[in-house]
Amino acid sequence: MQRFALSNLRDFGMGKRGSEEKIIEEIEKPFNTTQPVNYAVSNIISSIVYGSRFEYTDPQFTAMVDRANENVGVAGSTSVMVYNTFPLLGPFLKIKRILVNNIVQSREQMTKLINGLQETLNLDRLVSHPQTERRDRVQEEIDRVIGGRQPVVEDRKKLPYTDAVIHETQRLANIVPLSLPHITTCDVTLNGYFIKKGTTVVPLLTSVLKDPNEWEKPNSFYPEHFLDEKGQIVKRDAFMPFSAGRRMCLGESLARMELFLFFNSLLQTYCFTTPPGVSGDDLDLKGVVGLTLNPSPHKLCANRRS
Ligand code: HEM
Repeated sequence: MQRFALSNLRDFGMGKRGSEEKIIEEIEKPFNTTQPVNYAVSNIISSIVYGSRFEYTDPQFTAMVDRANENVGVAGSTSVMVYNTFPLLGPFLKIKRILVNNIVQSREQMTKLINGLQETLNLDRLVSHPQTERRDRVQEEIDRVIGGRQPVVEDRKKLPYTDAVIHETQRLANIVPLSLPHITTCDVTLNGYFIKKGTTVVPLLTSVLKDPNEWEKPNSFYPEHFLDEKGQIVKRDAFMPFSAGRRMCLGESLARMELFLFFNSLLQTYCFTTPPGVSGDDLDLKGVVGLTLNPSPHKLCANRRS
């Protein structure tokens, strides 16, 4: 199995931008964490799909990420609900033009990128070069188990508390609360309700992730939901941020790996605080609802740990 580690914090937007001092100076100022996380995750997918990453200053890359974000926001808007109910209104709705335009532009860009790759495809090279290659407590566990070396995926088993914090974050701050819409392929009766073949069904994952019958403290941040009395991780059937069944998230393993490595690398190196004069209670944790649930605009400071 390929070992996967964040070789440094480059993909959190902190690399290739100048000297170490400049980077530290920059990150100690308050900054919105959304964009670097978006860029980092997009770059990982780009590395897998296109074989290389982009610089964060590359307009091709920033435009691609901006279009994807705009469509995710628009897709969950009221206008789209209106359109889904009255599709004939489509030509009069601005959002439809935005969505289609973004899709067309992204498709054109992807085609160009893929064509470029096809030109450089050299099978010999591929064959001869196979791929070889409550947070103080979290930091205490990371320091004790990992120390200063880079975290790797295999560390997860040795970091049960950290893993439980990541699980609890995904439970409470579930980013895909509505899953994706599905259509019933036959007539079904569920819990006494008849659902006709061809009905659009929206599975509300939040209802399971915060179900008071399943969770001891459904609306609190409580990593112990995922820990047994010995402090070891426990699997909970109601934990389904990636949905369930045949069409559940295809990227679950990749997403879990990224979450683990990002979280560990960041907390190993930094302490995150609110900017001076801002208290934790001032932060809006409700999020912005679109097709996915995104963080509300915010600024945090990342202070390098001594
Ligand atoms: C924390 C991160 C992620 C969460 C919480 C998440 C969650 C979900 C959910 C709830 C669905 C809907 C499943 C359903 O229809 O029942 C889904 C579908 C999907 N996800 Fe993710 N996802 C994440 C990251 C990713 C990543 C990184 C990828 C790609 C590498 C990915 C690829 C997909 C695909 C392709 C589907 C459609 C599967 C299908 O319809 O068969 N996801 N995801």
